[in-house]
Amino acid sequence: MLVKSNEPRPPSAPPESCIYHLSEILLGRFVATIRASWQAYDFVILRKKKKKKKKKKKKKKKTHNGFQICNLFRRIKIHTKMHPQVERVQDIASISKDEIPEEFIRSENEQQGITTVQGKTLECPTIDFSIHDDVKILNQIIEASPVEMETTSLPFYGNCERGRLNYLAKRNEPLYIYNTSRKGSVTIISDTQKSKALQIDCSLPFFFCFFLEFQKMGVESVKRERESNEGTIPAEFIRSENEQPGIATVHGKVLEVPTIDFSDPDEEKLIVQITEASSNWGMYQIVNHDIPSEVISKLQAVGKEFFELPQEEKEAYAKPPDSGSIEGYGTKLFKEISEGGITKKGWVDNLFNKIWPPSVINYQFWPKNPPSYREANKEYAKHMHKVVEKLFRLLSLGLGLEGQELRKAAGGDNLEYLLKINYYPPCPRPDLALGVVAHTDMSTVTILVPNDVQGLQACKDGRWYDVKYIPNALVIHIGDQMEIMSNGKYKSVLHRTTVNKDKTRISWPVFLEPPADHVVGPHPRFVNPVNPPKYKTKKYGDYVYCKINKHPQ
Ligand SMILES: O=C(O)CCC(=O)C(=O)O
Ligand SMILES: [Fe+2]
Repeated sequence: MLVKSNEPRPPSAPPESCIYHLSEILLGRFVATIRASWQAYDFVILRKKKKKKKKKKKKKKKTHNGFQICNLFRRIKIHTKMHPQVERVQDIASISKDEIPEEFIRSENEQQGITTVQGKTLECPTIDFSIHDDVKILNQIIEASPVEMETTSLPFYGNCERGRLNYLAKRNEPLYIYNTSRKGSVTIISDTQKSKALQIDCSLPFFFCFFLEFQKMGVESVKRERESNEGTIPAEFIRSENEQPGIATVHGKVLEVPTIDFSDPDEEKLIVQITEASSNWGMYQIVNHDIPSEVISKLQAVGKEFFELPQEEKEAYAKPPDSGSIEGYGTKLFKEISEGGITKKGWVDNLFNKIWPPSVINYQFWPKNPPSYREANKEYAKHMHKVVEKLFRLLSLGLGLEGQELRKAAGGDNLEYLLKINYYPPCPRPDLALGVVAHTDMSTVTILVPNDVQGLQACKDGRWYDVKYIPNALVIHIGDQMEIMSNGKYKSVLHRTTVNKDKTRISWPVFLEPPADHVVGPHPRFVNPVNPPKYKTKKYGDYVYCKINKHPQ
């Protein structure tokens, strides 16, 4: 119950001991010295009410200034060059002196103006960060933090919503510990520009203090997340229960999707196998496909090497904002969904490169390091080309079409091969996270090679099964465009990926995609009065836009 300061306090009001209790539990020994008095408590409440009125006035002003705000955003975009993936607060600050965009306005119980105890400064410990003894520094940090020990080796508590606790203490790198966990917020940031000074802010829960949000630096990377975060994962990676692999997987059963010997000289038999697998499973594995194992190994080696480069080097290939293309490092294909205020993420980093036809290649996104990256990818594309031709031919013949028809319907020689590298670092809680969430591919067909770490799952009759790893096999996924072209005869497969506690999984899917302005729809041969079209006919680019943005098709 809240009490106005000018009214006599009722006997049942929380006594002084209650505040004491709060401090003890929430603030710990470090902040115990600033135990707030009951009067201070009242003061905070009063300020809060006053502010409410002010805010109403402000809101009016904002509508009035709507045009300026729009302009502000436009200008911010132009200014965001250094880290193309990140909107930098620095830019916003330099443009606007007295307005801030709405997404920076905190809820009332977080606003500094309301929740700061005025006129009192906290005497926090000073830690000498220049000493070359990380353990000592860490101990001092722990000592200084208002703590309850959690399961992690670092202390934290509190009551804010998101979860992470990181310790990055490599020399010559900014050290920052940030924790905006489900339970609390201890934020420790060192500012490299101001060299040795280590600023410590203990952000306390509820409305006693202000929060400092964690710092985002460069392109978000799951790999970096994992390196700095042992034994726990941030809340945005924790899937809802019905998705969690620990709960939703059929354990002890590996799904034996059909394995097809591509070198079988009996073409009739091959056609039947491909047609059945594409209609009943939407996923199968091709062996003896004629792509030399050295070509695949080379592709895998250079991709792995790239992902093991320092973050800054990888970020040189980041997708520029508003480029309208998916190509580059660190980009996500699908909009991340927001659940309970938390934007959910997959435990995976990506690199996208178009590798075929030569006319669509954007070398600006092809890593220069390792030096053989380009050659390895080109070689793979060249061999892949033959597999694609044969596969499309068999798929066409299986539906009673001429051998070239499906390929032609998908863009013919302009059919694009988009290579994606999925890099799934080890995950401390593989039971809670997913790599790529459940989806069907938008492509016509996807041809994938994984490394030897288990992770691909397919959905069969509503249940999730691991797909057996076969060395050197090509995993074929029937994608949405193939389902559309065949008017539903071939089925695009629902699949997802899990992650591993100890091992890094990497996969190399190649999405065979029509050009963006190519129109795709059910093939006229499969449409008649008895079988009306089950799908819309539309440009592939429009299909992609709707799917990525989760709009109806
Ligand atoms: O990593 C895998 O095995 C599958 C990845 C996938 O489905 C995708 O990137 O679309
Ligand atoms: Fe996929």
